[in-house]
Amino acid sequence: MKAKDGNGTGARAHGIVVMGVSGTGKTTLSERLGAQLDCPVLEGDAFHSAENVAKMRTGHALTDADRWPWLDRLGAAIGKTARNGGTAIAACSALRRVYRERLRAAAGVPLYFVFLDTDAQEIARRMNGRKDHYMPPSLLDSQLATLERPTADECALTLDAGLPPETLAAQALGWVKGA
Ligand SMILES: Nc1ncnc2c1ncn2[C@@H]1O[C@H](COP(=O)(O)OP(=O)(O)OP(=O)(O)O)[C@@H](O)[C@H]1O
Ligand SMILES: O=C(O)[C@H](O)[C@@H](O)[C@H](O)[C@H](O)CO
Repeated sequence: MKAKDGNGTGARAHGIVVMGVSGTGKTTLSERLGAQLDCPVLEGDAFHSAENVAKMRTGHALTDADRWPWLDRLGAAIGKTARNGGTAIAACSALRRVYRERLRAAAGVPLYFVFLDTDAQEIARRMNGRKDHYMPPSLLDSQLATLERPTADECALTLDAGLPPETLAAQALGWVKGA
């Protein structure tokens, strides 16, 4: 299943989802991948309802029930975008296995998950360094408690989020092209 499309990442429409808890660098890596592959990038944060954003802004963690419609919307958009152009990149926390399964079902195209993992201290440092984001650092503990790291059967690559973005992009692209 390795035939190539225009940008060399596979014959069939597919999505690359950069996942991980808030502040690990999903948006940063997604934008870099989108620029390198010359393909569209979907920002998962933009698919949240106003109610979800208000909840997080006021320091309340989302529940599964809050997340299902968001995952369905984002997954459908990944599928639609990929079917138009071959590859779609998305930044999405996708913290639990069932969330990743939900995204796959809604997308209807194969999804490659790139999981950004690093220690809580570094994530807190990054979250505290942002001044213009709705997500308060106080929600980091609940993000980490909800996280289910992807397992070997999930078509997922775990990367050390402490590495520079250009190294992460090279590792992610090398994996997707060879998968
Ligand atoms: N590889 C990296 N090395 C050092 N700093 C990084 C790296 N990637 C991102 N950052 C910085 O960390 C902060 C969080 O990055 P970013 O917004 O991309 O994370 P995110 O996972 O998309 O966050 P959220 O899910 O909360 O939107 C930003 O200030 C960004 O510049
Ligand atoms: O599932 C979740 O709890 C949410 O998607 C959060 O992770 C944030 O939306 C995102 O990371 C922005 O900080």
